[in-house]
Amino acid sequence: DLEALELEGREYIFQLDKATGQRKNKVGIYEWDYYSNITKENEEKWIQVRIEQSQQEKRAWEETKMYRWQDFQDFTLRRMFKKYSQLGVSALPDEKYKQLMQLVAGMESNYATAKICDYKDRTKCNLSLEPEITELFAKSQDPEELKHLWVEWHKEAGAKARHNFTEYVRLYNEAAKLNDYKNVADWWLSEYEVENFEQQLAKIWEDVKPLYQQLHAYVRKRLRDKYGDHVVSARGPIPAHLLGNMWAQTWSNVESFTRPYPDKKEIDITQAMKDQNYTTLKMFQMSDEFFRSLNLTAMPPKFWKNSIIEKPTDREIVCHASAWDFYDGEDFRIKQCTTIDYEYFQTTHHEMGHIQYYLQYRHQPFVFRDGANPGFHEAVGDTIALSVSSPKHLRRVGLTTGDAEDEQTEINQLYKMGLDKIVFLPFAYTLDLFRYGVFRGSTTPEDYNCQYWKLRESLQGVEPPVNRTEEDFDAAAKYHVSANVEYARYYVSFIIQFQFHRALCQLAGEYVPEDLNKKLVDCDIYQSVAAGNTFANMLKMGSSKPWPDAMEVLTGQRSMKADGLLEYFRPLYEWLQAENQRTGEYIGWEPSKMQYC
Ligand SMILES: C=C(C[SeH])C(=O)N1CCC[C@H]1C(=O)O
Ligand SMILES: [Zn+2]
Repeated sequence: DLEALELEGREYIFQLDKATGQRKNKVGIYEWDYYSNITKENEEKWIQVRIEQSQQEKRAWEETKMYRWQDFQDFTLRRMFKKYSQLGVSALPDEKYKQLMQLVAGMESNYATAKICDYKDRTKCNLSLEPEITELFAKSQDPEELKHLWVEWHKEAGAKARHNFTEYVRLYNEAAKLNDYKNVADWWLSEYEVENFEQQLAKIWEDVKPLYQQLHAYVRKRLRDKYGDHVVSARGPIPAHLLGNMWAQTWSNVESFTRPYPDKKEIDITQAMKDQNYTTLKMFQMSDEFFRSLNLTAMPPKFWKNSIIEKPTDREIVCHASAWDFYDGEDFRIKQCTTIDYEYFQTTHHEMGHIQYYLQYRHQPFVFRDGANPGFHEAVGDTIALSVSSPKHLRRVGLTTGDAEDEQTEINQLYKMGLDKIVFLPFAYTLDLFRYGVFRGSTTPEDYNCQYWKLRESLQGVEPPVNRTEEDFDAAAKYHVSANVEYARYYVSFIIQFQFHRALCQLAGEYVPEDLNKKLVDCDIYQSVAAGNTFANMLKMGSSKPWPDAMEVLTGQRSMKADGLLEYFRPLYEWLQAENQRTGEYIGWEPSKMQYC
């Protein structure tokens, strides 16, 4: 009878789940060894162990299919079977599976080990992305030097990955079809478990685009003031190499010379940390202390023992920051090449947010040890960082001595936050709109670069510093394209983190709508156990329920909406509209004069 079958099914799936946890632990150890010491030998060992695991997964998958789990009464049991009934890339035949992993490992190691020559000293050709190129790009205000760094990096990290990428698309799409998806784009979108998710992404962009265009117009004017109108045009896209970041994804490095009220005291976290002899370890300890102040979980001993928080000098590693769950309830690690600056101050909180999520859901079945959707996992640390980077909190921890908020200081603060959070949205949206087109075949290898720049110009209003051809492949010069990491998760995160932040601030009594003494921009939830406990209730769920249920626990809302972000930035939006009106700045951009199609 059904009762007995369901009982048998429960026995089976929990045994499979336990075995899966052990498998993930083993693969994680080999993957860590490769990412933290890039050698051919470590790559081969990692690929070999993943092939073994995929064979075991395939056998388990055959067995799982035999259960009539769709008829089971228990929701959780059905959800576990549903997740285990999707095999993933292991559905590929061994040879193709191995080939796909070699292609991705090849792109990833090319990116991690790419070197370029310095602009001033052409004999110095050992510059890595981290820390050298990143620091030069953040500091230089010489358009020619920035152009050199941009062109050389896109050649080494982008163009060189074009062949592997083309093959990877073909094989990855084969895996998608074996999982009953038309292509990888539909597979990636299915992770968000709602029918019209792609339309939701488009709706979000419509909601935030007016704010972005105002900010874009203001920044273009300030860059034109600085570099002259032969470098920055009055009505065209902004040249992508002048924005302080290799991919123009956040513009906080131009904040110091473009801020609305330059004579107001500037909060310079980088300088403050250097003045106070901050170490990389102290940055992590401060972040851990913030989470503990909310009654969340402390980093366990193995975290401090096994993490890599500085770039080693004796070997090549994947420097791109990452957080790791080894699925044994004790071993959680971060690997990042920390430098003492504002950006890594943010990144440290971002990665610690991943670890906190792992800690909160570590009692779930292994198959539910995941974000409610991929965007949730990216939003945890950033949500905390919204409180940490508030002037109120920075004063509390002595990273600024700034006077209390006045109107102009508040605009400066919102502007600084907007250069990270508003600017990032069209970049993130573009990266996966591009890849959806590639996986669907509407973008072919012959026009990869043309399509990439068409999207970047039309949504982000940026243009390449030099003409581009199909010899180039600029998309792969971004880590996530070379490393096969889906990117819509960050677009989602930068929206929902403001829904989370607003809810936490209300729970902490830090934000009361219409109360000028309790403004969202001043909110710091530090030490609020009430906020922390509710946050934990959402995080503990992992992916055991559809994400609207998780979001509702914290925010009372069941959908992703831009209203949190728009409420947070409203004073800035009004100021930008008035300012662009005053200067007569053209809003939006005319077609670029650069050749790239
Ligand atoms: C810090 C990480 C590792 Se999950 C990251 O890739 N982020 C964090 C924000 C956006 C995105 C990026 O750097 O492109
Ligand atoms: Zn992340």
